Amino acid sequence: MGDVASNESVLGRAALSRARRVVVKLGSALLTNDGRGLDDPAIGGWVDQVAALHQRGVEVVLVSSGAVAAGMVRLGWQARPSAVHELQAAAAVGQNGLTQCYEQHFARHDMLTAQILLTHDDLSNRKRYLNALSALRTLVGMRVVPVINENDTVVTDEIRFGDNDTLGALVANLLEADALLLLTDQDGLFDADPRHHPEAQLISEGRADDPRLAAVAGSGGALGRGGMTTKVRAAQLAARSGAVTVIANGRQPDVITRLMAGESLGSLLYPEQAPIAARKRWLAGQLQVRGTLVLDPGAVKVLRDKGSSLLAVGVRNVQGSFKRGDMVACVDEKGMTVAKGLVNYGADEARLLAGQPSHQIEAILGYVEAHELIHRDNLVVV
Ligand SMILES: Nc1ncnc2c1ncn2[C@@H]1O[C@H](COP(=O)(O)OP(=O)(O)O)[C@@H](O)[C@H]1O
Ligand SMILES: N[C@@H](CCC(=O)OP(=O)(O)O)C(=O)O
Repeated sequence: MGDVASNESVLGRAALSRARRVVVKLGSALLTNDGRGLDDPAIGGWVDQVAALHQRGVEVVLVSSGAVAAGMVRLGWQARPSAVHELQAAAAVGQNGLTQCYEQHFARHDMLTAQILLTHDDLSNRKRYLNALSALRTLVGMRVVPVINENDTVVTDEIRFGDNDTLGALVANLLEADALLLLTDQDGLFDADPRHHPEAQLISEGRADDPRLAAVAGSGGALGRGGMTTKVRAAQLAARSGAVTVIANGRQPDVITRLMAGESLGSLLYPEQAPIAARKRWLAGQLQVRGTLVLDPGAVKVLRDKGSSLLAVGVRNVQGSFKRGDMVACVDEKGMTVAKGLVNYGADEARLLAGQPSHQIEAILGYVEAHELIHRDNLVVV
């Protein structure tokens, strides 16, 4: 379905072999040994592959489901409960087992993991978005593997629908990952649900926003429930920031390694636009501008010529009232817009910091949220 056309070289399988940052999502249907609890040896196998990628310098962030299913086994429950509070209880019990399991396997490779529990709301709230971003960036920079799941204790919709695919895509947007791998219990997206239609054909490639893909995607099985509907939607979300998505069978031997070598497995859903253009458009379209930073000529030059982060020292004047995480415009002294970006400090703090070197931030504010006023990854030069 769909043709790969001219996007193939930039956004197709070859993009995976060049990827530097990848989000790997392991679904409930895959992780839990048909409902018999966490499949520990299989998790060990995925961890080995992630460790090998890590060794090659690829940054990997895991999004792992399985808390509810693992908790059900620990609590001796035979069937997935339908009451939300019981699902939440099972998730809370199971999340411990999940964390332990990853920690033990990564420890075999002398690698540290970090548990991060997020909700979709965390990623749409500007301040918490930036907080999550800086924590994740710091972890990845320290070569720690974040293992993310939904914070099931405080959500109801997500746990009812069993959808970590969306979370995987939002994390791919957040980190501007090159690829999102959705590993599940089927070989990929078929033209009909293969559980009910054994003759269904695998769709090996398509454009993420092709409406025909959404039309063939159905819901999931008893454990994970988002099915292919949420996976195709996740691919569309991931495409906003230029990431390619692959839906593949986690049970295939060495699946992560082979996908990352560019092998044609599963269903590849690629974005319409090349990554850089897609990311800039995504960031630029994010929000209304809430304030203005007037830059000195030196800052204008480094932003334009080098794509550097904006430091407080290059800011002459701060206008408007904005909060940390809001979008602000950066203008030159004639008022021409130079860039737009997500600001790390609110307007009051930014006024205190304007013109000051970064090493003074702690002395001025009593804390350091970030060394730059706007990080270059959150800045679009216009
Ligand atoms: N067109 C389709 N192609 C493949 N699988 C489909 C399709 N439509 C529905 N499904 C179902 O989606 C399930 C995978 O989704 P889900 O159970 O939510 O997995 P996970 O827990 O890995 O997210 C498959 O087992 C399959 O029954
Ligand atoms: N967050 C929950 C449910 C998430 C879930 O099952 O999602 P999915 O793997 O996309 O079907 C858990 O860890 O069990």
